Amino acid sequence: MNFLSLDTIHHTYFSPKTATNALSNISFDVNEGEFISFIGPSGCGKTTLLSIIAGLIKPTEGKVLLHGKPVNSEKNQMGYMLQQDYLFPWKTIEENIFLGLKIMENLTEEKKREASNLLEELGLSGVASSYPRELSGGMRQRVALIRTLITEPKILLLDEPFSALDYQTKLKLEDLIFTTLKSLNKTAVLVTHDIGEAIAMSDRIILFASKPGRIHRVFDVPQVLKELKPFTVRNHAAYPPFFQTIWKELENLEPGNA
Ligand SMILES: Nc1ncnc2c1ncn2[C@@H]1O[C@H](COP(=O)(O)OP(=O)(O)OP(=O)(O)O)[C@@H](O)[C@H]1O
Repeated sequence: MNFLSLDTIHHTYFSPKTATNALSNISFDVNEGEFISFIGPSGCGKTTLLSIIAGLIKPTEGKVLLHGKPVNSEKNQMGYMLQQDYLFPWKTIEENIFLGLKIMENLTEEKKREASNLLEELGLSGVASSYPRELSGGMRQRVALIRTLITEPKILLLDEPFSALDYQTKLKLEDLIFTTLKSLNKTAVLVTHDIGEAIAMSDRIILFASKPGRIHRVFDVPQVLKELKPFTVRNHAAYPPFFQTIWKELENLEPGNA
């Protein structure tokens, strides 16, 4: 049985005067532990599809199945990481990390140990009692990752989580997040506008076309690149030709070139 299955998803946004056909005929499967990226022109439905996978939007047609059963947004199966970290400024880092667990009444000693290990692994030991304003953007995104991972989501949904960061921080964070997710065998779906980031982090890249949003092409990242950490991927000889192939396809899809 497939881990995650999207079966013939269609989605239309209805308003009193208009109907926007946001997604049409989307089907694909994701294996456990796989890292998938969505790329495509603005408005091709990437965020809509991520919200559908999360169970936050019910598609007009089609199904999203996790282990063969419909996704349930109330069961905490999905963890979200967004462009903004959404940490509560009046709570300490530790309080922010434990917020979800407290709500779920699942804050155990084991969870506290796990949080402290993750803080250390992600280079944040010593900040547990600090407030978000005392941390850099990259540090806050790492805290947001821990807060998401600690609730043990089955799938991590990453909506442009690095786009508000400076380039150097972004590259470092890609490596850290990649290593952490691989060590936990976490399944992840990333929305990004950055082809390099998609290549560096993914096993598979889904390129969407717009109007209506649909799958244009699926790229398997070459095995030799999949075995490397994101930072090193960009230095490998197989990277530039693969980048060019995706770039050309994407360029043909941008408005004005269609
Ligand atoms: N709540 C909504 N109501 C009506 N139309 C919407 C709504 N949200 C998105 N849309 C429309 O659906 C289409 C897909 O939007 P979506 O935000 O999913 O695309 P995207 O690929 O994530 O875009 P971007 O790359 O610019 O973030 C667009 O035409 C958008 O205008």
